[in-house]
Amino acid sequence: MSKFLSDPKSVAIVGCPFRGGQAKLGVDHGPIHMVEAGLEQQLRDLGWEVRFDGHHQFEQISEENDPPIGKMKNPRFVSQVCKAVASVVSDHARRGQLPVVLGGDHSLAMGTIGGTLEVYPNACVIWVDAHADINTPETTESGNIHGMPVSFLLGIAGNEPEFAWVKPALRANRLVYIGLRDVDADEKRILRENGIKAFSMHEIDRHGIGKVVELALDAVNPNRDLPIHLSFDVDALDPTVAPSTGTPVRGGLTFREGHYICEAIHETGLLIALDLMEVNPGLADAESVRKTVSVGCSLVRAALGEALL
Ligand SMILES: NC(=[NH2+])NCCC[C@H](N)C(=O)O
Ligand SMILES: [Mn+2]
Ligand SMILES: [Mn+2]
Repeated sequence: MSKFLSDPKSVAIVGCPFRGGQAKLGVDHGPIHMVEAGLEQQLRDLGWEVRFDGHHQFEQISEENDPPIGKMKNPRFVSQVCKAVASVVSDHARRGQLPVVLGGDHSLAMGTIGGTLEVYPNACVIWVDAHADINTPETTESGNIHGMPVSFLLGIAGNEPEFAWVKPALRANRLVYIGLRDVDADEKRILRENGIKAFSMHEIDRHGIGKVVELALDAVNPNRDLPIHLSFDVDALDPTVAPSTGTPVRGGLTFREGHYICEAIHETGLLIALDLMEVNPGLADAESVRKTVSVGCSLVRAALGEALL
C-alpha cells in the first residue's frame, strides 16, 4: 500500500490529446484509443477507485500566432498546454489521487512532472524511453519540443518568457533513465555534464532488467522512501512490441522487460504519478495499432499492481 496516496486508493485518468511537441499527425488520438480499449474498467478490476477526467480540450494557438522561438516549434502552444496539464496533475496529487496521464507527445511531461513536483518536491523521476528528451532549444536538431522537456524541468533551458511558469524543480540526482538507445551527441554531453544516471539498452543486456531497475532505484531513491513519478514513452519498447509510435528505434525493451519495470516500481509502493506517452494510432496498420494500444494499457495495469499470479 502506498504511503502517499489516499485510502481507498484512487486513480485519475487524464487524457491529453496533444501533438504540438512533434510534427506527426495521430499521436493526439493515443489517449482516446487507450480509454476505448477499456483502461478505466481494467483499473477498477485491480481494486482502484477510478475517475476518468476526460480528454482535455486544450485552447488552441494557431501556427501563424505561434512562430518558432529560435528552433523551437509551436512554443507558445506547447507551453500553454503543459501549464494546464501541470495544474490538473497537481490538483489530483494534492487530493492523494494518482494521476495517469495518457499522451499525446512527450513534451507533456513538462506539465506532468512540473505538477508532481509542486506537490511532492522530493519526488524522483524514472524516465523510460529510447530517447533522453533532454535537448535544449539550442542543441535540438528537430525543433520538436517532445525532445526537450527534461532540460526545461532541470532548468538548463527555458529562459524564454513564454516558459517562465516552468520551475526548475527537478534535481539532476533525482532523475534516472532506462532504455536509452538513440541519444543525440549534445544530449550525451548534457547527461555527462550534469552527472545524470542513465541505463541504456547496453546495461540492460549486460545486467538484466532486474538488476538495472534495482540500480536505477539505488541511484535516485537509495532509502526507498521518496515518491516516484514514472514517465513511460512507449517507444522504449522494441518496435516489434509497440510499432505505432512516432520515433521508433530498433533494439528496444521486450514486452516483459517493459512490464518488469512497471511491476518493480509498483512493488516499491512509492508510485505517485504515471505518464504513458507517444502512442500514435495514426501511424500503422490496424493490427499494429491494436498491439500498441493494448501494450500501453497493460503497462499501466502493471504499474498499478496487476500481478501475474
Ligand atoms: N519523445 C520523443 N519521442 N522524443 C524523440 C526525440 C528525438 C530527437 N532526439 C529530437 O530531439 O527530436
Ligand atoms: Mn522516445
Ligand atoms: Mn520521450
